[in-house]
Amino acid sequence: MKVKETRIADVKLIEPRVFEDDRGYFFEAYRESVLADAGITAEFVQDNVSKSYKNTIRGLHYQIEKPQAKLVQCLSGTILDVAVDIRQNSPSFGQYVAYKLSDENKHQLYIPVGFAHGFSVLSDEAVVSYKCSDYYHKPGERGIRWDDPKIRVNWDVERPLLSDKDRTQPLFSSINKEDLF
Ligand SMILES: Cc1cn([C@H]2C[C@H](O)[C@@H](COP(=O)(O)OP(=O)(O)O[C@H]3O[C@@H](C)C(=O)[C@@H](O)[C@H]3O)O2)c(=O)[nH]c1=O
Repeated sequence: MKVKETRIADVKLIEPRVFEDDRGYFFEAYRESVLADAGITAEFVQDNVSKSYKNTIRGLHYQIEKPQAKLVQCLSGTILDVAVDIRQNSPSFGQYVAYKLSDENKHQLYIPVGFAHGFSVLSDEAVVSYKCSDYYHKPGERGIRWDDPKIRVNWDVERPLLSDKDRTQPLFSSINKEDLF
């Protein structure tokens, strides 16, 4: 398992070591000690799984109360996973990183607290699984518009399939300081 830096150093790309044989493959999907050596000390308390169809965009989401670090993988299909830095004192405030995660490359993205998260679905369907470092807390849920003109995420999908909630998320520039990190 390799842990690599990304353009925003606190976001890490994890590349598990995959063992293939006649039966199929095996890999360690989570190994606390390797992540800890790379500075990832989040304690995960909730695992989420979602299935989505092609062109779905889920995001951009975060919790301002009970903020969550996330460790994201795609068990089936291909997604573009996106992390937007919303830490006001960060040199990369408002910037994002995006990585393709798939059942082929088996890569994972570690997204610390202080980021908004979202993904688009590039394959016919995608099953995404992610660990969270705090529990879902509906009153603390916040979001940013997927097509925010300042953040300008290139989601690589046409005619996105969105939830009602995500269609009407606020623009980044309209979010109060208290609702960012
Ligand atoms: C996220 C979540 C949702 N739910 C419920 C609320 C709702 O009725 C239903 C669907 O929720 P949503 O529409 O918010 O699901 P979704 O749009 O997939 O939300 C997720 O998006 C990705 C990008 C994230 O980063 C996650 O943290 C989460 O915000 O599931 C839970 O019970 N627990 C949870 O942890």
